[in-house]
Amino acid sequence: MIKNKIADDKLDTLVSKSVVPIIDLAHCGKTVVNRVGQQLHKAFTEKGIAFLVNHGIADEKIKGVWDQFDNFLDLPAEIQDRYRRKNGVNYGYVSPGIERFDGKTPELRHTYNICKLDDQNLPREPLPEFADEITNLTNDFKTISSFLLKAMEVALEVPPGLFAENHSQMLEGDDVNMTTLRMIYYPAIVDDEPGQSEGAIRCGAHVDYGTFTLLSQDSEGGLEVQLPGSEKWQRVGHLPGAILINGGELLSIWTKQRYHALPHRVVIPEQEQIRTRGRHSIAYFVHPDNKTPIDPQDIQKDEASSSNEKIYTAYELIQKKFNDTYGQRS
Ligand SMILES: O=C(O)CCC(=O)C(=O)O
Ligand SMILES: [Fe+2]
Repeated sequence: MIKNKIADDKLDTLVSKSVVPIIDLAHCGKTVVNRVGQQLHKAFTEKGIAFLVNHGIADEKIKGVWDQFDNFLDLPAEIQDRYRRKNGVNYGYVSPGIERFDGKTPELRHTYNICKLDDQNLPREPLPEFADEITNLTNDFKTISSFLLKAMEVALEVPPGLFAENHSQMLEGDDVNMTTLRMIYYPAIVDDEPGQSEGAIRCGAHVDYGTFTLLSQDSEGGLEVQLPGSEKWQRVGHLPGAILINGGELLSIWTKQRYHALPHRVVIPEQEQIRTRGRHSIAYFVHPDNKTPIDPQDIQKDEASSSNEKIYTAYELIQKKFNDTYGQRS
């Protein structure tokens, strides 16, 4: 039987309302660095979010990595266990229910973090293509990020190299730089009993800690954001092929809150036909090198500000955040 009324299936999203700025990276070379920088500047100051299009990463490559992660999730638990995230490090596999963003609500997702492209972070056995495909995509994200960091230097009129040099150890390991590629799979929600998944969340409300995040999501939806000046959670929606970029907390501190760190979460979709399918995403979290002093004076001189103000390094700020918010994180 077909359904007559289709209005119920339509969702109001930021994409359907054309609220999210779209930044075209086609032909990105020296000449477009200015334009991209200006667009990114506007997006980070006004919204904290934008879509990147014509970024050069083929859809097949992203889908290939999702498939590799599915293969990993189908491995026997005793093999997955070898790659579980250990205490004190940021890389490795985390199964659903372990992470708790607000200290109590379990996250219904599988995640796999990679901070360095080596055998310790990436299994070679028993999935021979896993490491190669992920390495390839991670390097693409790194290239785009390096370009965006340059564009931000131009837009903010900071000394050339301020961002590039302070992100020079991306993917050299979480002991020197926290940049991370995260594969994510949210399993399908099958309600055995009505209301069983009430209160559960796919990914709790948070802001990312770093400079910015690049996010590729499939079409299943669920991502919601709070735009600057509003407490209202709004669905982002899906722009096929686009990579979403959102501002992180370190960048917001570095720019004295001129750039917005975007609160976001992933909810369990209301519509049964979407909820009962799994959802894939990949996030590339860009961080400065751990030793970088996050000093707003480097970005905008403020004569009135006291030189006695304590400046923390990127590493110290992240530790502070973990201790304040995730003290109970297991
Ligand atoms: O899966 C998503 O779309 C978002 C994930 C996210 O925000 C995160 O892992 O920090
Ligand atoms: Fe996030």
